[in-house]
Amino acid sequence: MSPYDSDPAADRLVTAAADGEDQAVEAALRPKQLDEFIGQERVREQLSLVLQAARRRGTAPDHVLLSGPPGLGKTTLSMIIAAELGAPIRITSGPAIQHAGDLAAILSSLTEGEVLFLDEIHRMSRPAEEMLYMAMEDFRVDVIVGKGPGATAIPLELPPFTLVGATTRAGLLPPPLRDRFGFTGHMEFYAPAELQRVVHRSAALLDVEIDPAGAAEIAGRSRGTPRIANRLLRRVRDYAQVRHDGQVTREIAAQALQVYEVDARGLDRLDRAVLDALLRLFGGGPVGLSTLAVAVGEESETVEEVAEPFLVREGLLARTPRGRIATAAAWQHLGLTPPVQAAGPRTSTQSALFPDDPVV
Ligand SMILES: Nc1ncnc2c1ncn2[C@@H]1O[C@H](COP(=O)(O)OP(=O)(O)OP(=O)(O)O)[C@@H](O)[C@H]1O
Repeated sequence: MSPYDSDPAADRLVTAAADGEDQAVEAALRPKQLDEFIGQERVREQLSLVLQAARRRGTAPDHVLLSGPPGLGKTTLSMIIAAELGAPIRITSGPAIQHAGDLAAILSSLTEGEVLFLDEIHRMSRPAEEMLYMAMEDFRVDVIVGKGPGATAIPLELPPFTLVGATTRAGLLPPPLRDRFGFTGHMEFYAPAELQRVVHRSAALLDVEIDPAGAAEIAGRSRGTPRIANRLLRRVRDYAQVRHDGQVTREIAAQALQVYEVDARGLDRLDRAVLDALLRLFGGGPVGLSTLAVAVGEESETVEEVAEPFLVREGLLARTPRGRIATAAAWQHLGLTPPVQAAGPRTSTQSALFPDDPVV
């Protein structure tokens, strides 16, 4: 059985989803104020204006939607919003709200000005979503009492509150819901220099001695994601403390992450297995997804959903109608030489992927 069988991404050091250990330590590492929050300059500036204006007017700010991949700081930002407003925060998620009644119970217990953080808002049930429209716009919900023809709607006034919705899939939100947010912040992957600052900050909080080159080494392998940076830092700390004197330098970080099979670009064993098969067995492709999956001994879904998105994002692999193709960067990354092109006109895909190759 493959190690990825149950939850394909569960045991990966480089998954952006939170694991149990992350949840336990993340609270301590979360920035508490907007000016402690690293990167995401545009979202931070825009949000700061929204919050300052609301504070000046003495009203609850518009509802906020935060969109972007996991682990980039949406939950952290929602907590900062509440802290900046001096308001309490209630945290729940779309999958936890399956019935409109679940949402009514939460909404009716909110206090004035409270922040409601609704993670994975795109996964709420339809009836709950419809109830949320009215709550967001009019601070009112209709609670349905009874069933069938005798059912009656009892209007319930709500105190003004601020909804902070988070989603990894803004495109999946129905337009009526999206339109009810006054501000939408799109979170981007972090630049290596920003992640280096995240690593430094977390190292200080965890009491780990690290030099700038050590932090840069971890940052470069963190796939643009603070959650991964913090997780890799903890594994490097283990290595530094067990095998050395606890100090983290570039060399120690690189050695540690080699033990954990996370390479210089942030690829792990599965990512490299996919690339390796694509290059060595299929000459760089094109090869069909299912053939590639068999070659690495994984399910097609695992290859497609777990490994490929990062490989595509990194420009190492391309999905084309004829199958998966490795790019020039993939050959370079694995230190292999691409086969000599057969004579004949290059396809447009080849030209796009290997712009520097001599035309034969
Ligand atoms: N800008 C940042 N500066 C410093 N640390 C950050 C930043 N963004 C995120 N982190 C750290 O990364 C971890 C993950 O962040 P968070 O839980 O807010 O991500 P998320 O986008 O809500 O993820 P998910 O979508 O999985 O809920 C936190 O421990 C937090 O400390």
